[in-house]
Formats: sequence, structure tokens, C-alpha cells
Amino acid sequence: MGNTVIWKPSEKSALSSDVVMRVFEEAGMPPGVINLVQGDGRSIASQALADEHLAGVTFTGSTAVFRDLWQTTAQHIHTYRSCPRLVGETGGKNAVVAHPSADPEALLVALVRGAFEYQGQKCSAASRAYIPRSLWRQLEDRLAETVVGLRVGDVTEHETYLGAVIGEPSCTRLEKAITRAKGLDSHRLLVSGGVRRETGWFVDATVFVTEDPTAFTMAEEFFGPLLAVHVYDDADWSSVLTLVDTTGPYALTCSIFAADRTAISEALGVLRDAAGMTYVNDKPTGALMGRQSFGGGRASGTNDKTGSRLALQRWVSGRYIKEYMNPDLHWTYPYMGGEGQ
Ligand SMILES: NC(=O)c1ccc[n+]([C@@H]2O[C@H](COP(=O)([O-])OP(=O)(O)OC[C@H]3O[C@@H](n4cnc5c(N)ncnc54)[C@H](O)[C@@H]3O)[C@@H](O)[C@H]2O)c1
Ligand SMILES: N[C@@H](CCC=O)C(=O)O
Repeated sequence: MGNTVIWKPSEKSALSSDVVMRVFEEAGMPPGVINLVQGDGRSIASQALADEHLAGVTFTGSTAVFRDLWQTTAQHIHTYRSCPRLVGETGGKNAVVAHPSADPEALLVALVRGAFEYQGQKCSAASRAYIPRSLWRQLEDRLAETVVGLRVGDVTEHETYLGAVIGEPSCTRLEKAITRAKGLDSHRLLVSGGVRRETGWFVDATVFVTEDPTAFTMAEEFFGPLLAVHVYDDADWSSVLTLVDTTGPYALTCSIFAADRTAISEALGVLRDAAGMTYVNDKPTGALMGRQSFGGGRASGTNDKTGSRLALQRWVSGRYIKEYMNPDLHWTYPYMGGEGQ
């Protein structure tokens, strides 16, 4: 868009961002257009956000850090030469909601792929599911069997489905959530819950079934391979949609599974603000940049839809020019008896 940027990648992805930067340079990107700065987020942000030339921030990460960045820029507002634009792509607690008319095979695949690919470490990963009792009877054992069979381990082996989680803090956070859920009467561990630290930070694909749709497992982001399922009575479809909409602070992605078009329409209406990205009969994750723009609202960000015109427009500054071909030569107007126009 004609801007120069400082690119501050996560400390946890220093190597891959360095490789990408070298690719840009080798492809001929002029020096100074993208300026890669590696290091600790807090200390780099405190320097960068205090600079009078800051014109914008585009952030991908957690809601808490984005809100901190917003607060810091607000504190510096009197020192900036312009009004910085802030774009955030933040956390998610993405729902899969199935209608009794849904195809159980497609639903099973969406739950497994949506929740456990990349160890569930995707803002868009499925992490809560609402399944009607009639479908759950057909699905429960098959879901358990499939998830138990997902291999966790070395990602250089093609049979592996889940690699290690990002690091020790992620592993501990997930372990705590699993232990807490195991201790709740409202929760039943359907599959796994295992954590292994001998050769890395490995968390097994884990599924809880909860009777309490307002429990922390249905509202908080874990950023890991943890799926919570709430089974509802088929007749409660409409009220379940309201539950999906009102549970938790996020609105990143969601999936609606149904064959019945009326049910799909109803869900699209009720869930209008519940997700920036809504999928129908597909997993709630895996938007391909350049083909499918991506974004989320509420606590999930500013919903500018990365990859779309909505996002690009945030990074241009309009300029309008009026040139007068017939300039006024008299300052008086006709109603004054003058000759000006
Ligand atoms: N919506 C999206 O498109 C999207 C995509 C991927 C990840 N995410 C979200 O990102 C989160 C997981 O990623 P993460 O662990 O890297 O997030 P994070 O918020 O911890 O870190 C993201 C970035 O912020 C920096 N940072 C961390 N603390 C900071 C601070 N106090 N001040 C300034 N900068 C700071 C980090 O160095 C990193 O570059 C999840 O919440 C996930 O949902 C969102
Ligand atoms: N576009 C990817 C990643 C989203 C966040 O960066 C997805 O939809 O899963």
C-alpha cells in the first residue's frame, strides 16, 4: 500500500520469519520497506509505540496484548504526528453448531480436523461444539475412537497428526485446564487428557462432554488440542443458537452444520455478530489468504478482513485535490449587487 513497516514477529517464530525476510530480499524488495526486528514484545512495543511517527499498528496475537497496545497508544496520543490506526486479529473460541439434519460424517471430519490440526494452536480452531442428542448417539463412539487414534509426536513423520505445543507455558496452561475440567461434576472426559514432557511439550487430543454450556471450557480460549462438547435436546435448536451467540467474549469463526436450509438461514441470522467468519457445513478454520479473507469481531479483533479491500483501506491515506479552472475575480456575490459568482 506504499507504506514502510517495522515487522516484529513473535519470539516463538524467530527462525521462520528470518527465512521469510531473506526470501523477500532475494526477490528484490528494496531495503527499508519491511524492517524485521526480533526480540521481546514488551520492550520493542514500548519503544515503537512511543515514537511520534507511529502511523498504525497491525497486530496478530492475544486479545489481552492487543488491548494493552491500544491502551499504550492512547497514552501517547498527544505525541503522535497523526492518529495511528489500529488493526487487531486476536483470540477465538470457535463454535461448531450442528442441527439434527446435519450429515454426521461431515460433522465428524470437521470436529477432528477443526479442533486438532496444528494441535489446535490456531485462533480459528474449533474448541466448542453443540451437538443434538439424536446425532450424538451416532457420533460419540466414532469421535472417541478417531481422536484416540490421532498420533501425537514427531512432525517429520507423516502419520503424525499433532506435534508439540508451542512451549512449556502452553503445556502447563493446557494441563491446568484439563485438570480443572476433570474436577467438575458437569464434565465427562471422553478422550485422552494426556500430557507428556519427556521429549518435548506434548498434549494429546482431548474431548470433554459438558452438561453446563456456560462452563469455562465453553467460553475460554485454550489455544491447544482441547474440545468441549455440549449435547442438547433436538427441540432446543433455536435456544442453542442464542447460547452460541452469548457464550464468551469472542467472535472469530463459527460453523453451522445442517442440511435443512431453513435451519441454516435461522442460524445465519442469530449468529450475525457471533463470528467474523461463518462456515456452513465446513470446519471453522483454514481460510486461505488470497482466496478467503479473514477476520473477527468483538474480543476477536477489529474485523477488517485480512486479504480484503476492508483491510487494505486501513493502510491508505486519502487525498483530494480541487483545481479551479475559472477562479473568482470578484469577492462580492450577485445578491449583494456585485459581479462575483
Ligand atoms: N485472529 C487471528 O488472526 C489470529 C491468528 C493467530 C493467532 N491469534 C491469537 O494469538 C494468540 C496466540 O499467539 P501468541 O501466544 O503469539 O500471542 P501473544 O499475544 O502472546 O503474542 C503475540 C505478539 O505480541 C507480542 N507481545 C507479547 N506480549 C506483549 C506485550 N506485553 N507488549 C507488546 N507485545 C507483546 C509477542 O512478542 C508476539 O509478537 C491466541 O490468542 C490466538 O487466538 C489470532
Ligand atoms: N487463515 C487461517 C489462520 C487464521 C489466523 O491467522 C485460518 O483460517 O485458519
